[in-house]
Amino acid sequence: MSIAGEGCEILVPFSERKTLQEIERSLTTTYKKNVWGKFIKAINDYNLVEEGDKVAVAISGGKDSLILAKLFQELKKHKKVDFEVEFIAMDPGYHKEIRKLLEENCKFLEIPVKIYESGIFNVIDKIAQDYPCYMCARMRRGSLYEYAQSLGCNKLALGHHFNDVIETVMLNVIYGGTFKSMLPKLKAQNFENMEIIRPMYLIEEDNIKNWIQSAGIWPLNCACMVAAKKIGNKRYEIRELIKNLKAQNKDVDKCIFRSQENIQMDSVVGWRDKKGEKHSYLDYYDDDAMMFDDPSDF
Ligand SMILES: Nc1ncnc2c1ncn2[C@@H]1O[C@H](COP(=O)(O)OP(=O)(O)OP(=O)(O)O)[C@@H](O)[C@H]1O
Repeated sequence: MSIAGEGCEILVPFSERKTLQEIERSLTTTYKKNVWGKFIKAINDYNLVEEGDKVAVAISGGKDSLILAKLFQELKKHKKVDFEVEFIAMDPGYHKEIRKLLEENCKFLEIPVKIYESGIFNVIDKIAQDYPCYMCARMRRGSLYEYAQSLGCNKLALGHHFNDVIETVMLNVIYGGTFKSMLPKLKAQNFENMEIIRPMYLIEEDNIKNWIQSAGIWPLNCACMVAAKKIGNKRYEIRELIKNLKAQNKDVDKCIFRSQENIQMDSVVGWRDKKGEKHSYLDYYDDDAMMFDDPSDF
């Protein structure tokens, strides 16, 4: 097994490492509008953190989950909502240098992380030869839920951000032939009283990159030891596509994001309901309560 695959971006710090105090302060000063403000907005708009919650912040050691952990520590200082927080990291069988980087970054950033071993890489490497990512993601999710629950948590916070959301929408349209998004909050299927939350839903990735690079921190970039060079990375392809489209229309990303909260049900040909049953607009064609609209400009 080898570390890293193609398409992994290495984020090189812009300068020497800043002090912890400077790094923490920057979240509510330099990054007040584009990071902190959007974090708070998502928490309020989607009801992500509520009184009495115990949130497990899932840390992989990458830039996204490191900033997420710092945002939660900041939120706790503000004491607007009474909640508890745990920081958890699952070691799926990382290379020892990667594990060291994760530990050192958490130590420097004063994130009291609880690291546990799952051995997932070994299992995946044996049973999912060609497409390991899907199974790995499922096993990872289950393992994190289980550990979070064992600590008495009712929510699992993940580091997905605005760009993950729009890439998911585009991936589903272009490769899945369906319109599906990533949700800001979701009930766990097999774990009672457990929800996933995505508090960075509105934060654009460039701001996260900027924060970590200005802080002078080397985050964990590509820690996968299974998929490395085995598969083409479709997400990477979509990222490039959106970047190219943005060169012609700078608001493309915002439009993709808006499309998933602004679906016009009177102009949709077919959909599946929660039970997976298919519906056609023709089934409702003579229903007076349903008026269908023609958005074409003929
Ligand atoms: N080994 C792990 N332990 C704990 N949490 C994890 C782990 N791997 C992933 N996560 C959580 O799942 C989220 C999405 O995982 P993904 O592999 O897509 O990471 P990412 O988008 O590169 O984010 P990051 O920069 O945090 O690694 C992470 O932000 C983190 O919250």
